[in-house]
Amino acid sequence: MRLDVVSIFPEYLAPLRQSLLGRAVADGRIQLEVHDLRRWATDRHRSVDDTPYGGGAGMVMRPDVWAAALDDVAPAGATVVVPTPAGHPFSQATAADLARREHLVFACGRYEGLDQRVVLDAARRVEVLELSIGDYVLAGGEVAALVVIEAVTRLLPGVLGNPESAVTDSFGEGSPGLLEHPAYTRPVEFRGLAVPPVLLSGNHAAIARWRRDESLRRTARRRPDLVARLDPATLDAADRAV
Ligand SMILES: NC(=S)c1ccno1
Repeated sequence: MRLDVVSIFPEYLAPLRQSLLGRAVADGRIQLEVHDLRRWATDRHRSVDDTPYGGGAGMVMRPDVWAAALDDVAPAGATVVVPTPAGHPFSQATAADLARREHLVFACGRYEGLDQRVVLDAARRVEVLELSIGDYVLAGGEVAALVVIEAVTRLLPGVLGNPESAVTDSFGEGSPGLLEHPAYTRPVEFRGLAVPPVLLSGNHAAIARWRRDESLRRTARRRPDLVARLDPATLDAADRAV
């Protein structure tokens, strides 16, 4: 997979060269390039924004600068991702879908966002996805791009230390639509708090049942919206008894 990120704060994307993803970039399994949007600015002040038509607070990012950047960075076949609070909700399913792409280009806006014609123009030749990582507003798209990139690249073969995690994590393939069960490690007692005895039993069937029950309980308590979306066909009698 190739990743390109365009931003007026390229240094914001430095975390992409750390940890597991950084190792995949260093050994060439993932190609990563971060671009300073001001490279495509045309005036001596290297302006990238202007006042909004129709008035209102804030500034809008200029279409000429962004279009020139995407013309260079997003060739045919690329998928352009524009993080925005007005985007389609980003989910684990979206991450799995994006993980099958060959080339992702992240357009990180600032201020009041990109002139909409940047999206409309790019969509004439490449796939453009406006995505939101949540119902809140950030100072720009960079942090959201980091979130999406991590969620996507951890699904790529050879990037995660333990590929099983991609299955057992919350929202993973192994437990679609359920939150992950609680996890424990040594010591067996910590500050008066004990590890649930079933986890020490060696009874793998009982452990699997406990974990499934805990996932169902946690999801019911914290995310009743997810419970409402569960496919009843995926619930067995023991699930229904939780
Ligand atoms: N919620 C998202 S994705 C966002 C981007 C910029 N500000 O908020």
